[in-house]
Amino acid sequence: MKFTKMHGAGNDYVYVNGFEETIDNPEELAVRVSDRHFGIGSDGLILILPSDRADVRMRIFNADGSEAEMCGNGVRCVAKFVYERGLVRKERLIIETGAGLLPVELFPDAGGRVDRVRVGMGEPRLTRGEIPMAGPADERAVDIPFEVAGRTLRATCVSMGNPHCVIYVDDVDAFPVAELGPQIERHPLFPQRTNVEFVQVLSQGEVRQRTWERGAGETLACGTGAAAVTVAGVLTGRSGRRIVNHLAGGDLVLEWLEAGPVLMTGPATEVFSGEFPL
Ligand SMILES: N[C@H](CCC[C@H](N)C(=O)O)C(=O)O
Repeated sequence: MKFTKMHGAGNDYVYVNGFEETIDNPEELAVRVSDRHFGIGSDGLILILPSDRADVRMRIFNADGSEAEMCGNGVRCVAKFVYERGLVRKERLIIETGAGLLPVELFPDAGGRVDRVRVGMGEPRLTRGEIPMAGPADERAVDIPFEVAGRTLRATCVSMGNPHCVIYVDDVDAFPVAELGPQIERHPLFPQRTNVEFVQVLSQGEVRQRTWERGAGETLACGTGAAAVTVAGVLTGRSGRRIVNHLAGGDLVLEWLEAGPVLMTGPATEVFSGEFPL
């Protein structure tokens, strides 16, 4: 199987061109390729597929084999992949994801190379029923207290098609992400588990985020998580509608438009291509 390794701000995936390859068991393949010792090494597997509803379709599988609805860093790399290889030679395209049909804008250089992509991430879903999380289905969860590992934390929960639990901390470097991340990911509040974002506010327009991802562990960046953090900042008054999010692997620029969708602009990088035995 031919593959291409790409990353968005350090959130790295193995990409397979589904226009040329057929993958029968993506859940199992995701686990194999993601292994950083016995496989290729990645946060998961992304399939680039034909679509009868959009220019291209993306399916994303976490390193544990679970399929997710959406991947913000991944969708930027999918756009780069299809443009540079001439599969979809358009600077504005629509990508079909589990979170809906998303508009994407590319900024190719004179040589047709794409390093930066803007994604319309769609509107946040804010009710417990949509996230999903326990509690009254039509209620929001903004700065709510909850118990984990004997501590009381406060969370703001947002879905961008996939679930996010946003927690504000004073010092994101010092926070025990590896200890608390997995316990929050699997907290009984979240019937489909959740991604967890730990956020330190630097100013109204700047935050630092660390991420414990559902099905992948701590990653260097999370695009849907950064979108959820943008929304949580506005809902809690901690940051503005337009922010620069400094993640471990790079920066993302985000804006939650009054009209509803969240825009995210960030890097898309190709590392290498290769062959992997199925
Ligand atoms: N772990 C996520 C999927 C990957 C999302 C993230 N890598 C992004 O850039 O949005 C989930 O299970 O919902």
